[in-house]
Amino acid sequence: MPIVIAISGKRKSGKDYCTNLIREVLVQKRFDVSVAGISHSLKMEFAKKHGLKYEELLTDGPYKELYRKDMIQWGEEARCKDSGLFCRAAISSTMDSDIVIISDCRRRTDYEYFSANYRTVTIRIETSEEDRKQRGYQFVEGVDDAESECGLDDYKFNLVIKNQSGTDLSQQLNMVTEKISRIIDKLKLPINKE
Ligand SMILES: Nc1ncnc2c1ncn2[C@@H]1O[C@H](COP(=O)(O)OP(=O)(O)OP(=O)(O)O)[C@@H](O)[C@H]1O
Ligand SMILES: C[C@@](O)(CCOP(=O)(O)O)CC(=O)O
Repeated sequence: MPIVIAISGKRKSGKDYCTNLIREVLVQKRFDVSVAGISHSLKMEFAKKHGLKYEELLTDGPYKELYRKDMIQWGEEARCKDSGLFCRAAISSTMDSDIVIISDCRRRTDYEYFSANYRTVTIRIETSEEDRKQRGYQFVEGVDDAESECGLDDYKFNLVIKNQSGTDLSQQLNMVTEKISRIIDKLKLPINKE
């Protein structure tokens, strides 16, 4: 069973950017790591239903923003029936890895699902509004003041990474890998493969 690193953060906080860096650092340390997104199966189903470009919905460009409100609404209807639906799809898309990074947790039910089923480390990516704006963020009513963006605002995260100008990302990434290494030592997992 993998250790799950469950990442959350607001739009343009750098969830994908930090996910890639964390993955690289862990891979360098010879951990077997996969990355998955809760929104991937949601976007896949939504794209099929509406004839949209799935690959484009996965990028950080403006295309997905055109459909974000509708995707949120459709996803929430599906989650009302089964809150673990997209979390299960995300983890089952990974290939038997020792560590799975989930790049886009947004809701308490996401963290509840992973914490209930896996040894989970929750990481929040925090960024000033100024930096987010420089990366293309603009406030949208019904998105940035709704559960999709605010559902984890008061959560007690295991680690917080400040991904903004003036902060040292590499030092913070070391904290993450140290924490993961400690968990692995504690669990005595047969990990750290050649
Ligand atoms: N520390 C950083 N240095 C340089 N560029 C960064 C940094 N963090 C994020 N970015 C850039 O900012 C943009 C948004 O980052 P990213 O896509 O990782 O955010 P996100 O939280 O996944 O956003 P969203 O959920 O809105 O898609 C990307 O173009 C990314 O390359
Ligand atoms: C529809 C939604 O999954 C879009 C997520 O897109 P992204 O993580 O910002 O690329 C957000 C949500 O489920 O609330």
